[in-house]
Amino acid sequence: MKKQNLVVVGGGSTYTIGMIMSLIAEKEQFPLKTITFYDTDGARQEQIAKATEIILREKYPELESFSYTTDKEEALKGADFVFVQIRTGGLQMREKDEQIPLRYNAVGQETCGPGGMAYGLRSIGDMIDLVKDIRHYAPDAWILNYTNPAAIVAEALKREFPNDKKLLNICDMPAAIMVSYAGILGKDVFDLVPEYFGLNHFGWFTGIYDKDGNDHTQTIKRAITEDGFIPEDAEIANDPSWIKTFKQVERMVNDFPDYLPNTYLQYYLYPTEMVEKEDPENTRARQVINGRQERVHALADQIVADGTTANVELEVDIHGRYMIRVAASMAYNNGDIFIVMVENNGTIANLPDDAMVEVPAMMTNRGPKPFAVGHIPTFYKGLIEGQLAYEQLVVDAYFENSYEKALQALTLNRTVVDAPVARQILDDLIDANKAYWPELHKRKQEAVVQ
Ligand SMILES: NC(=O)c1ccc[n+]([C@@H]2O[C@H](COP(=O)([O-])OP(=O)(O)OC[C@H]3O[C@@H](n4cnc5c(N)ncnc54)[C@H](O)[C@@H]3O)[C@@H](O)[C@H]2O)c1
Ligand SMILES: O=P(O)(O)OC[C@H]1O[C@H](O[C@H]2[C@H](O)[C@@H](O)[C@@H](O)O[C@@H]2CO)[C@H](O)[C@@H](O)[C@@H]1O
Ligand SMILES: [Mn+2]
Repeated sequence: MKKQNLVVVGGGSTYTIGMIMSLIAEKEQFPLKTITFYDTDGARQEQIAKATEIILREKYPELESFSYTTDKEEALKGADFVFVQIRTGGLQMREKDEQIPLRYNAVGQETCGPGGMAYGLRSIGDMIDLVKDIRHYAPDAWILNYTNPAAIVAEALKREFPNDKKLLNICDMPAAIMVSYAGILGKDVFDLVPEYFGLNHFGWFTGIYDKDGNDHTQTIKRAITEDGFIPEDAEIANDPSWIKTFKQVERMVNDFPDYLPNTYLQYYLYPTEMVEKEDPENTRARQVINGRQERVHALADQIVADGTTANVELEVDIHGRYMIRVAASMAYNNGDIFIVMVENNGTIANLPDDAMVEVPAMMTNRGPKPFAVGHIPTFYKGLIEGQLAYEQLVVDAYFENSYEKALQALTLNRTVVDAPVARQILDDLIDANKAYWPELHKRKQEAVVQ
């Protein structure tokens, strides 16, 4: 097996140490020659990289080299795979994305509703620049992007790089949900085969099978409605916010029993209640700053202070393992089936060809080969079409510098609906995002012809 040269863009991310542990756990499936971190924030990256050096020295001695840099050329030259996990504006801006809509009783969330639009309009420019740079220095590298909001980023990258066949957008949420299904069934998550359709953070499992073809869908539905549903992946199993989110799955299955929902649908199906439950002073961003970020930084500092990992507990989670299994399937043409984002082109028969949809695909060295979903029922089609139009309008707003398109996007989103509210939220978001967003222009009023 050829050993891969991997670059992680966003080396300072709170997910990096988990990713490193996953690379160690998956070294047989995805053997590496080199790992390089790249980040625009040298100090943030260094804190994580210093600990990573020690982890790798102890647990991946066969790795030829590990390095970290803020120089794009140095990082990217010779890359076979580039994993992209950046957050333009940082968790500080995520907090604003979540707080501003709440002022107007609209959902405040990282990737859903107005917060997702704000984050999208920040991410697109940086992502386009990055992909251009990657293609300049590593024209043949596979790019695995999971920078959020992945749906909006995927739509923008498809428009900017229509012929790039080695650019893949992925999300770990379906896999994290499948870890809980695997728990119910007493199986390994990678032994399950999903049937699924939708958009990123907006989809449904229509079936869960094992590799022998046995159908476990009804067993899972029954278990969820009778016993409830809990997160089981190590990273989120004990997190009160994720426990509440997984509990909502039981309710969604009771309300809409056709399929098994992605957890993110709670924001679109129960927006009023989601707002009522929020404390603007302690939204998810604040919880992550005081929780995951603090925990990861303390862990890194302890490893560096001790000069060893002997005194810390390091866990492998589905986030890293999923990205790595997808990468391995493309590197070695394994043909494994994973849920990823692809351009529709008939996969979901009654949705537009140009939609970026999230569906199961066989992952090959020629990229994802999605399986036909067929026609989807009216309720799901209607929900998806509204959300898809919102996502496309956000990307239109970016490329056309259009205030109206952004206003249309928010008005269309199920978490907002009311046009005057959409306008107030948009104006506040513009104010908060001056350093990041493209300028959005209002169209000059044309003279009314009598
Ligand atoms: N798709 C998914 O399912 C999924 C799952 C988990 C995390 N994520 C995403 O991963 C990203 C990282 O999340 P986090 O909470 O660890 O954020 P973070 O802020 O801790 O890490 C992001 C890192 O990227 C760096 N960065 C920012 N802009 C950059 C640029 N232009 N070039 C290079 N580096 C840059 C930052 O300095 C930071 O170190 C986010 O976009 C998050 O939404 C996606
Ligand atoms: O609120 P956060 O920052 O904790 O989570 C936001 C992200 O949530 C999903 O990722 C989960 C993932 O599903 C799970 O396996 C584990 O690794 O935790 C992650 C969150 O901590 C979602 O898919 C991402 O897009 C979100 O960014
Ligand atoms: Mn996701």
